[in-house]
Amino acid sequence: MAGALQVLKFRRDLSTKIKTSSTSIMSQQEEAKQIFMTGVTSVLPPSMLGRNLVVKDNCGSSVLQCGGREFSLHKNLYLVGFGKAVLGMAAAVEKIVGKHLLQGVISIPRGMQDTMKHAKKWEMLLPLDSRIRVMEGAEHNLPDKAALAAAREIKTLAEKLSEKDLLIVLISGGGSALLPAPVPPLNLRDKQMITKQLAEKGANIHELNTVRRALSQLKGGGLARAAYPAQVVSLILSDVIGDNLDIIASGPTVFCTQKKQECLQILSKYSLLDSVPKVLEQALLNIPQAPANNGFSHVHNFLIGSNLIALKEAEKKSLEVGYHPLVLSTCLNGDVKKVARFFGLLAQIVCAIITCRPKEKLLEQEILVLANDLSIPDLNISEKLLTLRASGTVESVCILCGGETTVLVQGKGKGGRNQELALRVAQEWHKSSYDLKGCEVLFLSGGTDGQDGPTEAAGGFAYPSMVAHAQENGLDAESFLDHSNSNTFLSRFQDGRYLLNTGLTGTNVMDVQVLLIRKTKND
Ligand SMILES: Nc1ncnc2c1ncn2[C@@H]1O[C@H](COP(=O)(O)OP(=O)(O)OP(=O)(O)O)[C@@H](O)[C@H]1O
Ligand SMILES: O=C(O)[C@H](O)CO
Repeated sequence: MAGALQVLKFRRDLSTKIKTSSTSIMSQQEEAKQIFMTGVTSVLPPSMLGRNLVVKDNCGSSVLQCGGREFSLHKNLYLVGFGKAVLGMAAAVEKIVGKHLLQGVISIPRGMQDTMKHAKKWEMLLPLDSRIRVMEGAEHNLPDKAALAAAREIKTLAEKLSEKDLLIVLISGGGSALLPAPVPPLNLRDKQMITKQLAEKGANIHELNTVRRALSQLKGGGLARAAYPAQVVSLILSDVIGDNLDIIASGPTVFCTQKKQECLQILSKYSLLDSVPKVLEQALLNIPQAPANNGFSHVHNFLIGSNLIALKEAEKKSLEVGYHPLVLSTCLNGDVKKVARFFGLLAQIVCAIITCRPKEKLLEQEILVLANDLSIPDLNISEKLLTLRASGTVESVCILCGGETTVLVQGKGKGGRNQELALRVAQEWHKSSYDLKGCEVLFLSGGTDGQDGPTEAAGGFAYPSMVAHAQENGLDAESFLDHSNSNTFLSRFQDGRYLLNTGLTGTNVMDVQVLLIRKTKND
């Protein structure tokens, strides 16, 4: 009888423990999502443009204020734009400048307006009486005839402007494919072929866009030259690591030199010099000579949205919900498996610090080697851990990171780099002998555009016993990962509770990771 009572008590205790732990996972999940969404909201078009663009009307004269400068408005304002987030950016600008805008053309991905209508994102759409013409193209992020037509319209508009005019240029990720203007005698097909070959050989976005810049009439400062002598105010949303303005959408308003040599070096690095179209050499000779830098004094480039801006807002939110924030890096990149190990280790190191366990010397060494291996430039991990250790009283930590990992897709599964990273972090905690005792830990990885790879989800969540819980339900994380099938795993596990669903957001500043570690209350 006593034995039976004991078993009953054990079961009751166990079920209370599981309930408590699942309640704490859910509350951390909610906190992580709030922190992530605060970051995303700060780089949505209405907030970004609201912060950066102001019109002051005073006694019949009006000025546009932007980046600490003023531009006078007198029936002289035009707008062009290209990129995945440009529809919402154009809508926000038109709301701010109103009747001052005379004419505009934007080039955006095919289907974007319908997508925004279905998502009921009315603030991302232009009004029916808008002065901005919308042209859709570049299906699957590849330059096509529709994008070529849009690029021509944009060029024509820019070229007709005089020194009295002011041209606002809206730029966001995806802009390269939406603004093709091949240098003759290259044609669109040649351009498509070169871009595709480079991408397939594994060229990174810096290399890809260096070549694109060299082969385009509008990229690499070409659009700013076309608009000369009009004043150009370029408002840029960064989707690249490092926020280099000459790389984002291949820098159509950014001064750039040395095109030919760099382009040849990259093609040679990927052994493509012999397989690219023969007309390429001729095109390289036809590249317009860049004027001296002061030839760009009519251009004002402003970075108005970036991963860092999102992380800074997320940082404020994490403080508000009771965490000590640590912004680690906006340049997180590299193989998703190594990045997963990095977050796995970090959770344990931080957990040891906040529960006052002895220093995890070996793990700290390993994480330094990993960070070095991943060559993340702005990651000063030793110093950050030292500060955390020195603070002594911290019991809840929120680590924030941003960037873009690389996934080697294998098999025919459905997934994205954020869902894959979340599942791999969970797998790390499961398979290795991690000691997270005394801590509640939750990880989130999400794409700020709201779409992770070719899936409906924005990303995923992970917690330490997730893989064990899934196993109890017959789901083996490892075999899903072997087939790049993270989305299917997360959809099946607990009815998709650990998928991050936001819907399309209308912005894109790469991916964001949130790692929450807090000391368990009753420990
Ligand atoms: N089954 C899969 N599992 C994991 N990752 C995948 C899978 N299929 C595609 N991906 C990844 O998804 C990415 C492409 O998706 P997505 O369009 O969101 O990224 P992107 O090209 O960086 O565009 P954006 O900047 O708009 O996010 C690629 O990095 C690819 O490796
Ligand atoms: O359009 C592009 O070139 C990429 O999205 C990087 O900005």
